[in-house]
Formats: sequence, C-alpha cells, structure tokens
Amino acid sequence: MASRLALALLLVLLYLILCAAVAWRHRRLQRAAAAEAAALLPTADAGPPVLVLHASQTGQAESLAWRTGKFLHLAGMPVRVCALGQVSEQDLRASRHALIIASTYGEGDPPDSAAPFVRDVMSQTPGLDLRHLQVGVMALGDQTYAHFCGFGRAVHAWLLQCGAQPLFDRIDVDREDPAGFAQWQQRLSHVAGTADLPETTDWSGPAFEPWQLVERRHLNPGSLGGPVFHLALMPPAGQPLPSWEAGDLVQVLPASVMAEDSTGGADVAIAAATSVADADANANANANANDVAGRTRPREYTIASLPQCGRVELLVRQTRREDGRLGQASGLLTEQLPLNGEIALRVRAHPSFRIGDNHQRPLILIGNGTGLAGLRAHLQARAAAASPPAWLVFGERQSAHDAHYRDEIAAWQRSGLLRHTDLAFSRDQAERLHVQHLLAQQSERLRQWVADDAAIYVCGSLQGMAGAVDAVLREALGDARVDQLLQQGRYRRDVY
Ligand SMILES: Cc1cc2nc3c(=O)[nH]c(=O)nc-3n(C[C@H](O)[C@H](O)[C@H](O)COP(=O)(O)O)c2cc1C
Repeated sequence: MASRLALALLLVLLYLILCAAVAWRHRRLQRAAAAEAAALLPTADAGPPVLVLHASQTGQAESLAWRTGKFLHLAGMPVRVCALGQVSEQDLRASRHALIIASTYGEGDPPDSAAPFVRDVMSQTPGLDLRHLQVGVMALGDQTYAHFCGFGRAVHAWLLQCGAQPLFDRIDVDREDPAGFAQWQQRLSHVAGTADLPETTDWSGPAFEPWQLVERRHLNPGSLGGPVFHLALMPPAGQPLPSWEAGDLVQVLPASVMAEDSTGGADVAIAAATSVADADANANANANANDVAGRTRPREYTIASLPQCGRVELLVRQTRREDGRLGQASGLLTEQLPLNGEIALRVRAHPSFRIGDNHQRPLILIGNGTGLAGLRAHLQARAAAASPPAWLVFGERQSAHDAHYRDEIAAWQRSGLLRHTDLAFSRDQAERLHVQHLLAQQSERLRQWVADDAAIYVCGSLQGMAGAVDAVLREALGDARVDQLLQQGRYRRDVY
C-alpha cells in the first residue's frame, strides 16, 4: 500500500516537473522573441521608425520582414517590424517610411493576418492622405496562379492612390526566386544610404539537404480517395535534427535528384523542372499550371511530428496530373523514391500556425484529409505538455479506410486530452457529411469553448473545407468575434 502511494506521489512529482519544464521553455522562447523585437526598437531621439510590415500566411513574408528589419537596424535605422494587420491609420500617419512584404492566397486574396488592415484601413472612403509616406513593396507569389502577386499589387496600388511616394518599383517575386530577394536587398541598401552593408543573412533560407526516407506506409488501401501515405525522414547521417515546433512545415524540391558524387558521398543535384508542374493537391502545394520559368518551386508539407520523436513525419496524399502521371513531389515521396533514398528537404518555421500564446488555451482543431498532419503535431505537443483539453473535428471519406492515426486518436480520447472528437466520413452515408456540418450541429459547444478562451486551428483544404468552416464560425460567433479571434491569433489556419 505504502509503496503504491510512494509510486503515485513520484508520478505526480515527475508530472509537475515536466509541466514546469514545458512552461519554462515556453517563457524562454517568448522572452527571446520579445528581446529580438526590442533590439530593433528605436531610441527616443531617433525619429519615427521605418515600418517593416508583413502580410504572411505561411511565414515566408514574415521571416523576410524580420531579415529586412535586422538589415536596416545594422545600418543604424530605427525599425518597427509587425504584421500589416496590426497597423492602424495613425501608425501610417506618424511614419515617414514603410516597407511592405505581402504574399497572396486563395485567388488573389490577402493572407488571414492582413484581413483587419483590408477591412479597417484600405477600404476607407475617401482614402487616407499618405503623401508624407515613402513606401517600398515586395509582393510574394506564384506565377502559376491567375492573380500573380494579387494582394501585394493591391496594397501597392492603394498606397500610390493615397499619395504615398514609391521608393522604388514594386518587386514581384515568383516562387521564392533568389533574384527577387537580391533585388530587394539592393533596394534596401539604397534606402539605408549605404552600398556596403555586410551580408547579414542568407535571404533564401537554409540550404536544402539530402534527407533519407526511412519509412513509407500506405494508410488507406481500398479507399475511394487518393492514396495517403505516412512517411518518415531523417537528416543526412551525422547531422542533428533541426528544431521545429508543431505547425511548422518542410519544403521538398520535387525536381531534385540525390546523386552519388564522385567521392561516393551523397550530393544534392538540383535539376530544372523538365515538364508541366504537378497538381499536388495535398500539402500546401498548389501547383496547377505550367512551371513557366522551368524553375521549380519547393512543395510544402506540414510536419506531422515533433523533434522528440527523432524524425520528420509527413502525411502525404499521392496525386496524379490530368494525363495520369504522378505529381512531382508527391510521386517522388510516395512511390518513386526507394526506401532509404534521399530527397532535398529543409524545415521551415510557420509562425502563424504555431501554438504561440495559445499554449494555455483549450484548442479546437478542425481539419480534413492530410490536414490531420498539423493537427497531429499540435496534439502530440499537448500530450507531452499536459495542457488544457482539445476538441478534434476531422473529416475524410470512409471510416473503414481513411481513419488515419485511429489508434493515436483513441489513446488521446482515453487520456482525456481529446475531450470531444467529431469525425465526418463523407462517403459512409448517402448524404455527404463534412466537418462544417458537424461544427454547425455543435454551435452551442463552439460558443461555449470560445467563451472559455479556446483557440481555433484549421488545417486542410482551402476549397470546400476552410471557407465552409469559416462561414460556420461566422454564423455561430458573429463576424466581429471571428475577426477579433483572427487578430488575437486565436484563429489560425494552414490551408492549401
Ligand atoms: C492555397 C494557396 C493559394 C495561393 N494563391 C496565390 C495567388 O492567387 N497568387 C499568387 O501570386 N500566389 C499565390 N500563392 C503563393 C503564395 O503567395 C506564395 O507561396 C508566398 O511566397 C507565400 O508567402 P507566405 O509564406 O508569407 O504566406 C498561393 C499559395 C497557396 C498555398
């Protein structure tokens, strides 16, 4: 009896130590981020800071904005880096210079984080008077979309319409083209008034490296849907795993081949894309037309695991092009690359889908298909940190084939981490049933969870799911509340 009690006490103690360690790590990360922002802040007599504003969905524009901020700071300029959505009319009135890096989503739409700016500032009539403001815009986009750099262009046009003075011509960057980034860096040197700034960072991000595919499991044989695979990858031998957080993603070079070099070691040879780009419908990869420049764009996949598990795990749906050929990246990962073969990959932060300030909040996790990847990583992080409860709303086709990670979900239900689990299998009954329908049926619970401070994470397809879920949220909670959640970082989306 006494030994049982001692064991129970020991377990409680270990649990408390674990919680304290997690809380400490989180505080440390938050302090580091705050220190980074504070380091850029101007001293009292330095005049108004240069506003460096980002409109970002998956983090590219945000990370470029921070690099821009550090670059200008090195040149002695006062800088304020923040999301475009956090900027007010007064901020623009009080500034002299603004540099804006804006990506585009949907069909020429702004990223979620920029919605408040579009609604509250850009839509004002008559427009603002910004004749005192000098501006530079870098628009990020993908030429395979009809509305190439649509939002960056719209912001730029709006600024000029308000009388703002262009510091230089707008720079449109197609699929992370390094030449576009180099042009931006050059323009910044002019803005900073120096031609010889030190090379601060590699603007194109970390290098791709030859990761090894160590596991491939077909999860849904017999499904009506496309084949879905659980994959595991390890970094090059001898290299430690990079660090990442739940919500982050990997980029894979679809047209890269890992060739043996003359010394017998593995090397990354990046071949130009030779043909029409694929339509990898899963991952955040939305290639859907000719790869115009013959230059290939990395495909992005949300990571389904945490570094603690020792490897990057992905949930990837194999896609086929209209002519029946396999999708470039998904074909490589799910079929063409032999087990233990190598593929060019790098890990990329995705700040807007991370847990951020929400780690003490209940989580409503909503997704479909391979969108379960990001939700799984968040659930794993919750399980490790003994956090507040979560509610999973997940949709796929058939329960007999497509209940991915069924055992893990059952274990999280048993442990109490998943307080509610609503699964929509669209083809299990005559009427199509999707996550938005289940959510609409649970609108009372939804309101209660949000009133209890929950955060909402949506991961999966943009077409069909994300828009319909957004409509249900707005119906249940009201537009103002949903916009407020977006602004507070309590409604985050990783949709593709
Ligand atoms: C679902 C989806 C839709 C997109 N729509 C467009 C578009 O309409 N026009 C465009 O130029 N780029 C589009 N893009 C490409 C992104 O703007 C581009 O990848 C950008 O570099 C992402 O930057 P971020 O990480 O800061 O969000 C789209 C990307 C995705 C995943």
